[in-house]
Amino acid sequence: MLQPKFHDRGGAGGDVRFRLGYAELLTPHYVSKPWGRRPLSDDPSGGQLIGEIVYRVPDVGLTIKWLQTSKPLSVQVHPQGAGRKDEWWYVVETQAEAYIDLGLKEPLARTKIAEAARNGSLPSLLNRITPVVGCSYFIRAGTIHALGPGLTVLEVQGMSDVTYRLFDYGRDRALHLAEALFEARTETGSVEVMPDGLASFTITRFDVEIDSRVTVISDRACLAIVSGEGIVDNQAFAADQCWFAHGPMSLHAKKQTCIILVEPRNASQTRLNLAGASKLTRPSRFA
Ligand SMILES: O=P(O)(O)OC[C@H]1O[C@@H](O)[C@@H](O)[C@@H](O)[C@@H]1O
Repeated sequence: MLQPKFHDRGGAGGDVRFRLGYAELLTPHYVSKPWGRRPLSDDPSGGQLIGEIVYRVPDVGLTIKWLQTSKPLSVQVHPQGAGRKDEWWYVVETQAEAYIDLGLKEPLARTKIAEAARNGSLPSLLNRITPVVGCSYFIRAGTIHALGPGLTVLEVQGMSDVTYRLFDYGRDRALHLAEALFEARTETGSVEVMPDGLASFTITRFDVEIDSRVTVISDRACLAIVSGEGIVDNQAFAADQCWFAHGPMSLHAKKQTCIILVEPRNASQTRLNLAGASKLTRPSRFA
């Protein structure tokens, strides 16, 4: 269990105690995927392709994943009903071949979607986006989508992790055509950054200047360190890590640092002091 820390304020007033927050480095779980890449630093997989580095944070009702791709993922749908899964992507790195297929180009009957899934033409019916580093995308439950190759993406979702595959480029993995067709949105929709009030979480991106300090005030949050390094709650942090934060606590950036702060929607959202907050970047237009 995570426990709050109490500190003796000392001084002339004697043993006045006040509560400080705490930060805890979360443990990653490495998931091998046929579309993955090797981890950049260590290799806990013994040579397998790692596609997902997963942090599950039940205390906050969130799952955070770093996705690293070398091939397209399955064309898939997440449920809108039971086990609803909305997800949010932040583009960390792109290679020349990178793309994201997001939503239908035209409204399509379920029978046509099924036919295209069976004959392999489904990717050509989706909006293809050229992702740009720093852009973010909200993938509303039920949207037909697939990440392409050459991407590192930070993904935020709730605790549900249900994926129904429509098409998998001939790979030897299960498809879930009936469930996917049932859950799929058949209309078109615009590319979204983060619609108001829909997701179970909120996102704020912070760019903290080298050698500056901010105070994390959030009551329950995750800090995904996209880049940089420094000290949080007297512990060293570095890029690619994910922390649980129970504010208030101080964060000192020793290098220019980019942090994605994720909070459950019902938390007291007082966040960091707002000095370094930047707006989420609008997605690029369809290619
Ligand atoms: O079914 P595959 O292709 O392995 O992809 C599954 C992955 O898809 C991504 O778009 C995300 O939704 C991940 O959370 C999910 O684990």
